[in-house]
Amino acid sequence: MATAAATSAVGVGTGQALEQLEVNHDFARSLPKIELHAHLSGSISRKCLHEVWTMKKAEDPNLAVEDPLLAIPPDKVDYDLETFFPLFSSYIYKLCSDKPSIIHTTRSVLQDFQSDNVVYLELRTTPRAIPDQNISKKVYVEAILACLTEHNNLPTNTLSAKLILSVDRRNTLQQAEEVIDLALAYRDAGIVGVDLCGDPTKGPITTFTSAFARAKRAGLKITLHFAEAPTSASDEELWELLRWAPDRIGHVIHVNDEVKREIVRRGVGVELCLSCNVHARMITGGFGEHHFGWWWKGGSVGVALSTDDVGVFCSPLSNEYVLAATHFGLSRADVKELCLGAVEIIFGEEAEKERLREVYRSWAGW
Ligand SMILES: CNc1ncnc2c1ncn2[C@@H]1O[C@H](COP(=O)(O)O)[C@@H](O)[C@H]1O
Repeated sequence: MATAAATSAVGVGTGQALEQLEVNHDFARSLPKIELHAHLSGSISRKCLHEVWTMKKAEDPNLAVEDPLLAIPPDKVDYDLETFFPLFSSYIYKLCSDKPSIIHTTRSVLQDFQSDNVVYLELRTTPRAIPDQNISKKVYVEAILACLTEHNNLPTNTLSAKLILSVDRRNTLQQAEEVIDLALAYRDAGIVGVDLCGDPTKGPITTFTSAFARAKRAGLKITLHFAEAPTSASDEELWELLRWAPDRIGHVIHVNDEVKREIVRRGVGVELCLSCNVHARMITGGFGEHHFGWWWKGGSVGVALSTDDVGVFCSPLSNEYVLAATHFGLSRADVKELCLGAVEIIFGEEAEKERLREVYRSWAGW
């Protein structure tokens, strides 16, 4: 294995081999990055939520929603799965509750990824109706897509953003079918796939088998939250999810050797979220014990380091690269290999893949 990130700093352009150059924060920040597992509502920074709260409070002094800076204190990242999921329905959705707040927060999320030098983003969100605002799920999806298009069309932006629509494990089959319908209807407007997410204690996932089969038949790409918690990692559930023929899977924590072998045999891409898994105590141990180590060297499948919910866990993608490098001894050459592997598992088209390969080939920062 190449030189660990913690070794002494050596600069770019010193003529040293890629293996010997350090993966530090400056390098990771300027590295063009690919983000494939980011939930829109979980990616909103506390600062941005605070802005929304301030605007709403000015409009309505009786607003019965606590200031985000108090409700989600700035340094708090230790949300476990029991405290994490209620954060959305009982808090964040109360702030992102109308068109202006949805547009403001989506723009802010895109800007945050752009500022961290993410060059390709597949953002995901669960279509959400807000009847008292006349917002249907269709209107919600259109509003998000409009923000993505606006961002992508600005020539100074280097980030290209696509959308994945999520089915929540709490959904009914009919609600899941609605998500698939929307994904198909807005395919040409930037939707590249569908996801299964939500509280892993909810189920059963067989409710959605026919909906995901239809998505697959129609050519939509599929990503699934996979073995995220012991309750969602029975053999029965994992083999059922694999029968849906996912193109990628996320988290991939509680998997036995047989399932791992099958994932590798099929070449399913994995989306790994170090900070989320450590802070939410979804794995035993710290960063050094994260299964990234296994997938990176033992997996031979594309691995996309991802943030999951940067608004909650507060670790931008550049920091995830530093963490991976620090705890698993990645050199700059390893990071290049990792990035090129992520290119191959994006849901975007071949032309987008070629653009990204070229970005990495020609990047002067190696
Ligand atoms: C531990 N990580 C996770 N595991 C599973 N589902 C997650 C998640 N993080 C976020 N979500 C899902 O994303 C929704 C919020 O974003 P959107 O409103 O869709 O943009 C949450 O309600 C949850 O269902």
